[in-house]
Amino acid sequence: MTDARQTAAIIGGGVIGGGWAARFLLMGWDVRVHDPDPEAERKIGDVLAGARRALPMLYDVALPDEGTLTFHNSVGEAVTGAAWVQESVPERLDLKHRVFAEIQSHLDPEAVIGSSTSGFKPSELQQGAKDPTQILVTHPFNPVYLLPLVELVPGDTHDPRAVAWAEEVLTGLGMAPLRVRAEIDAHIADRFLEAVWREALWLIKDGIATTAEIDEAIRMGFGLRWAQMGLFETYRIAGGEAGMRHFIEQFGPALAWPWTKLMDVPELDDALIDRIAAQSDAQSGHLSIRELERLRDDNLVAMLRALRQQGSAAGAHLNAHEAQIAPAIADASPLVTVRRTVPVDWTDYNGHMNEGRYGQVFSDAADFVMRLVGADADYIASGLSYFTVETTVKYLAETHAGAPFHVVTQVLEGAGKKLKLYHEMRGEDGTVQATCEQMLIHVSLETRRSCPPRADVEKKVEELAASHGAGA
Ligand SMILES: NC(=O)C1=CN([C@@H]2O[C@H](COP(=O)(O)OP(=O)(O)OC[C@H]3O[C@@H](n4cnc5c(N)ncnc54)[C@H](O)[C@@H]3O)[C@@H](O)[C@H]2O)C=CC1
Ligand SMILES: C[N+](C)(C)CC(=O)CC(=O)[O-]
Repeated sequence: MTDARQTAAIIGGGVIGGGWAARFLLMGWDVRVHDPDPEAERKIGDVLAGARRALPMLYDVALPDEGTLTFHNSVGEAVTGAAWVQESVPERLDLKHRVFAEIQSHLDPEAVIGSSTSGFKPSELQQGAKDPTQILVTHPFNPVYLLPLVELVPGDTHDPRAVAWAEEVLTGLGMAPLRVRAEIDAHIADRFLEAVWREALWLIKDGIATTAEIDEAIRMGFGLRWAQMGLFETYRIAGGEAGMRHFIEQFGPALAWPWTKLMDVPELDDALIDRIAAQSDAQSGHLSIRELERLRDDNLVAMLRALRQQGSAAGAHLNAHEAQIAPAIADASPLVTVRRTVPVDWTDYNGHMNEGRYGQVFSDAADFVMRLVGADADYIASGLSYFTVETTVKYLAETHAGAPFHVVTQVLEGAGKKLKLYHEMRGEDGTVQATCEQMLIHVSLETRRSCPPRADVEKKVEELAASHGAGA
C-alpha cells in the first residue's frame, strides 16, 4: 500500500472538494478528480490559485514538491489505484450512497473513503455499503487548504487500523483531526455553527440587526477570543479568580431566561431570504467572491502566523507540522540555507517585503550555518554561541507576498572566533533580490564576551570555509 498512499481521488470538486484537492496537491500527493460539472476544472483551478498563494505563506520552510492534478470522466477511473478517496458531492444521502457504491466497486480494499459530509452520521453513510468499515466521516472547514480542523468520525462500525491511518494521513497534510467518539448528527462544530446561524437569522427576521451588524458583533469581540482559546477556557477566565464554577453560578441561570430562540428555526420564506440577500449585497457586494476569498485567506494567514509566534492554539499545531516537513540540515553545493515564501504579514505600505524582514531572512540563513557546523540548540544550551556583529544588506529587487525565494550562502571566512558569511536571496527565476555580508563572532553566553569555538565546531567551520574557497 505504500506507493499508492500518495494518490488521492477527489469525488466532487466544488467548494470543498476543490479545497481538499489543493491541500493534498500542495502537501505532495497526486490528485485525481471526478466531477461531472463541465466547469469543474476551471473552478478547481481558481481554488488552487488561491491555495498556492496562501498555504505556503503559513510556513517558514518550503512545502513538499507539488503533486500532479488530473481530471477523470468516471468515478472508477479516478479512484483506481488511489489510497485515499475524499467524497465531497452535495449533501444528499441517496447521492452519497450511489457514489460510495461506484467507488467501492473499483477501489483497493485497503484504501480509506473520507466523506466531507457536514451532517450525516457514519452509520447513515455506511448503509448498504460493500465494506462499511472503509467509510469514515472526515469533515473539514472552509477553506480546507488553510483551516487545520477535520472532524474524524469513525462510527461504531470501523476498522481501527483504517482510523489510525486516517489520522496519520490527515496529520501529514497539516490538518488537526478531532476524533469524534460517538456519532451524532452534524458532529461537534457544526452544532455550534447551526445554533449561532439560527440565532442570527432570528435577529435579522425580527429587525434587530443587519448582516453587517451581526458580523461586526462577532469579529470585534468573541470571534477573536474563540480563535485562540475557544469557549471554555475563555469562560473560565471570565469567571475571575474563582474560575469556571463562579462563571456557571453567575451566568448559568441566564440560560433559562427568554434570551434565545435556539430550538426554533425561523421560516426561510422569500421575504426573509430577500432581506438577508439585500443586506449581504449592501455589506459585501462591492467585492467579488474571489476578492473576498483573498481577503479571508490573507487575514487567516496573518492570524495563524501570530498564533504560531505564540506557540498557541492552531499555531502550536502548525509549528509541530513544520517540524515534520522541514528539510534536514545538510551540506550541499550550492548551500541553500533558506527556502520559503514571503508571508503576507512581511509586506508593508509600499506593497512589497519590508526592509526589516530581510534581517529575519539573513538571520535564519546564519542559523542554518550554525546548525550545520554543530552550533545547534544543545551547543547553545552548553553556554556557547555566535553573535552577529555586522551586516551589510543590499536591496536589489522587490519581492511580494506569496513569492517563493531561497538564500544561497557562502562562507567567506571561517577561522578562530570569526565566521564571515555572504548570502544571496534569489527569486524563483534566479534573480538576486538582496545580498548580505554578515560577520559573526563566537561568544561565551556566560561571560558575554568572545571566545574560541569548541574544537569540533571550529574544525567544521574551517572545512566549510575551505570548501567555499575562503581565502583562496
Ligand atoms: N460548503 C461548505 O461550507 C462545506 C461543505 N461541506 C460538505 O462538503 C460536501 C460538498 O459540499 P460543497 O463543496 O459545498 O458543494 P458544491 O456544490 O460546491 O460541490 C459539489 C460538487 O459535487 C459535484 N457532483 C455532483 N454530483 C456528483 C457525482 N455524482 N460525482 C461527482 N461529483 C458530483 C458537483 O458538480 C459539484 O461540483 C457536502 O457534503 C457538504 O455538506 C463540508 C464542510 C463545509
Ligand atoms: C454550512 N456548513 C454546515 C456546510 C458548514 C460546514 O460544514 C463547516 C464550515 O466550513 O463551516
